[in-house]
Amino acid sequence: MIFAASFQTDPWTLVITTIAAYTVYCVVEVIHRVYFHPLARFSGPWKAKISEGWFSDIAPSGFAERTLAVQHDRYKTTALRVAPNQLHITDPDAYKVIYNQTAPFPKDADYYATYNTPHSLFTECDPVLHRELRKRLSPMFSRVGVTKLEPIIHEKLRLMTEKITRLSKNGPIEMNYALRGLTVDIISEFAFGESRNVMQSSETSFAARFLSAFDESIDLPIKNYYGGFLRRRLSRIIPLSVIAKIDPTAAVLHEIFVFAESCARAYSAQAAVADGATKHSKPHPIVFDALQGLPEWRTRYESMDMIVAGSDTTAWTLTTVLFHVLRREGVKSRVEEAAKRALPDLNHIPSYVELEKDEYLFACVKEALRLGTPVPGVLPRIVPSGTPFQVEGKIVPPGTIVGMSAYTMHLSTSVWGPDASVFNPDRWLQPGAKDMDQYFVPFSKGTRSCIGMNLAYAEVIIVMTYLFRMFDMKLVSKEPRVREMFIQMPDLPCCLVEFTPRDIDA
Ligand code: HEM
Repeated sequence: MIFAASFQTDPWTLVITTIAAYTVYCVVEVIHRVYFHPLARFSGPWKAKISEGWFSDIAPSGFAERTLAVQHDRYKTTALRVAPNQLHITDPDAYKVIYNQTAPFPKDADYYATYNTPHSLFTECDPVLHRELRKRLSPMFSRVGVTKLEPIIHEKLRLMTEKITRLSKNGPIEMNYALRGLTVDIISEFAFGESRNVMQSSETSFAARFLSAFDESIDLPIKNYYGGFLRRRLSRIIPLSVIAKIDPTAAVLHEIFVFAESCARAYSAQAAVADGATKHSKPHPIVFDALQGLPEWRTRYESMDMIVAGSDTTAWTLTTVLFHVLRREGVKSRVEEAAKRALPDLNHIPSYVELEKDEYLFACVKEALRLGTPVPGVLPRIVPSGTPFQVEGKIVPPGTIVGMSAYTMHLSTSVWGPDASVFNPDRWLQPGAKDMDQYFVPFSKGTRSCIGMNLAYAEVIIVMTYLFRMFDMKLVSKEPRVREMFIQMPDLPCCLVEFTPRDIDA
């Protein structure tokens, strides 16, 4: 009674008591996180041990993996504590445990939710639901499935090279834009049954509003995830259509959603006429075929993810091939010779299964995937309960967020030797090169590895061979600055190339 009365008469006491209690709570929490937390034995920056702020600052800042590599060196550890409950791991042998084929660590739901495509193959975190969806889609992406998509690649490639031939008279061409336009046009035709026709956006260059707008919106998921608890939650609740009204970058993503929606509707209408069967006028399968029976919103999200996952990643691999091959005269002449052998007649493009038999061409593609690492950053997973997970002899408790990156795997000198950061296709032709595949993770590994791997290989080897066969190319730009935004985002100019069409009959 007396206690209640004193609060009524003295509100300041209540305020001061609350502040004091909160301060004590914070101090106790900090002491707990630094000294008594299950991750207390792992090294890392002091700020990272007590708050998510440290990682949130570096993640969207440019190239987080490079900053993290410095910190690993500084603390001499392969398991860096980057947040109170998160480890960044660089021990190459831990990769096969985390990204495992039979019992992989589940994806971090909070992270994948920021992509705003719930229950898509990419974002689904429930292993059972993921397995069902993957089973539906896998046949399309198998080696046999991909050969059915090759006519799309050929058609778009011919459109690109016609435009290159026309534009090359005016000077060098920014190939990063050309290749991104190409891969968006291929994948949208495959995903939606309707090409986005990005390559046709401008008469005078390969620049396109779709691409520049995409550049601006690509860091949205990273900003949402690392922008603090409130932003993370709000980004999941507020529909993209609403955010698009106030944020121009979100508006672009929303535009792609609307495009996907109209394609999904057109497809459903057609499928209804055809009595639910996968009958459409396209000579190739489209992603919607495999998703029949699912609600329309799911087919839309799935196709959206295919566009995002399957365009810039492949374009960056192609850009890396051009950039590195054109910078090395010895490599360039070997690639030109190989292209001439593999593609004697430009009117008849061999299947990618045939092309990849050329060891040197295939070695160049693998080396571009290793050094270029289109998805360089950490892929966050949650340590499951059950079998204890250990790094550096220390137990990592269940529930911890752990992640590894292709960047650290691909540049590890302990794995690749002192020339790890050099473009050297010959490393793939040495005896024992097959053993290196366990550390080669551009598409990640295990059940959550990239479903589009065969399609990506097909696009890269076909386009690369065709370009080196058709043109004499000269690189006229320097190495670009690149940002890591889940994928690699280069500043322009990135890969400016002068083209001279070859006299093929010569
Ligand atoms: C060189 C090109 C490519 C690279 C390097 C690449 C890389 C990756 C990586 C690293 C992952 C795992 C992501 C994670 O765990 O968060 C992934 C997943 C995925 N990729 Fe790719 N990708 C490429 C091309 C493609 C293409 C062409 C498509 C589709 C058309 C595609 C569709 C997907 C999908 C749907 C997933 C999620 C798979 C699942 O969780 O089951 N990717 N990719």
